[in-house]
Amino acid sequence: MSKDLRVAFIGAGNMAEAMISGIVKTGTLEPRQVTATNRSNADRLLELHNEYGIQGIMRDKLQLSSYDVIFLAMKPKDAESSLLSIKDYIRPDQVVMSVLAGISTEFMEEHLNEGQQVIRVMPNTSSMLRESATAISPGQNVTMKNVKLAKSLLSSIGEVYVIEEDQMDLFTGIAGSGPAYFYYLMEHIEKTAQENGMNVQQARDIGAQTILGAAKMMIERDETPTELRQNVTSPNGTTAAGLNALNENGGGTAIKAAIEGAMNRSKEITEQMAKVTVQ
Ligand SMILES: NC(=O)C1=CN([C@@H]2O[C@H](COP(=O)(O)OP(=O)(O)OC[C@H]3O[C@@H](n4cnc5c(N)ncnc54)[C@H](O)[C@@H]3O)[C@@H](O)[C@H]2O)C=CC1
Ligand SMILES: O=C(O)[C@@H]1CCC=N1
Repeated sequence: MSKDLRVAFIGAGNMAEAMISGIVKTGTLEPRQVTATNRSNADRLLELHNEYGIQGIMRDKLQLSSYDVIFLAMKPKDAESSLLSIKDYIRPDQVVMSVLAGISTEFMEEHLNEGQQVIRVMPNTSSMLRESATAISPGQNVTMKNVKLAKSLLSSIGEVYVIEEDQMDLFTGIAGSGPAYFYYLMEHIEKTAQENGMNVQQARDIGAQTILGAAKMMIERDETPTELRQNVTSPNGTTAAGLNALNENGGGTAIKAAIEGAMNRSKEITEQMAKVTVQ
């Protein structure tokens, strides 16, 4: 990665921090190449500076023209005002990469000047440990050079998938929101273990190792999840009893509902934002 590349994050919350952590700790960019900004929370910017060595600059002091990549990392409801606030201060050769759920490349392009390069990105918070599953969908004006830049920059926070934008809501339901489903699973593992006499920390270690092991099996072994599941399941054994209980209690239905719930909310954000008038 070029030592001259400069990246700004507008929005300095959980997702920005997870990405900054991955990008800086891998040495992909030096801390001096990264700036984070927010509307008014100077303490938060200082915290990020102290933790990662990056620059924290208040939004009104940020010189947008100095950055090659501008990440938008605020809440989707703030997308319109943020896009309009950067519109006339960026050049066509700069690329805007948005991680905002439900904000389409079309919406970004409509709210920026004609020809502006934009890329829609959906990472997840495992970026912090460089284990994100991140999707990108390039807008219509973006150059191949900047798509390559996005891929190599984002590969420092995990795996990168270039997908059609019409799959982005589904991707968000699976991967953007996905870590939360596993944390929720873990909360229930801990609760059940505790109710049955195991201490929480031990249950957490055991549960996390079990999830990690299963994830690695799916990534590294040439077997389908169904085959892997069958290998665990002895006839009339403990797993069969567990899986029966999962099915009887709507486990599969609940997983489908979670993914589709998140996917539909992403679509709903896109629809709500489409009603916003371009000024
Ligand atoms: N948290 C997650 O797991 C993921 C979040 N995202 C997306 O990332 C975005 C941010 O999410 P979080 O970091 O969780 O939220 P957060 O609430 O932790 O952070 C939002 C940040 O944006 C700042 N902000 C708001 N309006 C601003 C403006 N106009 N100018 C500058 N800064 C502004 C806030 O001060 C705050 O620092 C959302 O759009 C979300 O859809 C995407 C993938 C995963
Ligand atoms: O909950 C949200 O809306 C964001 C987008 C994906 C994960 N967190």
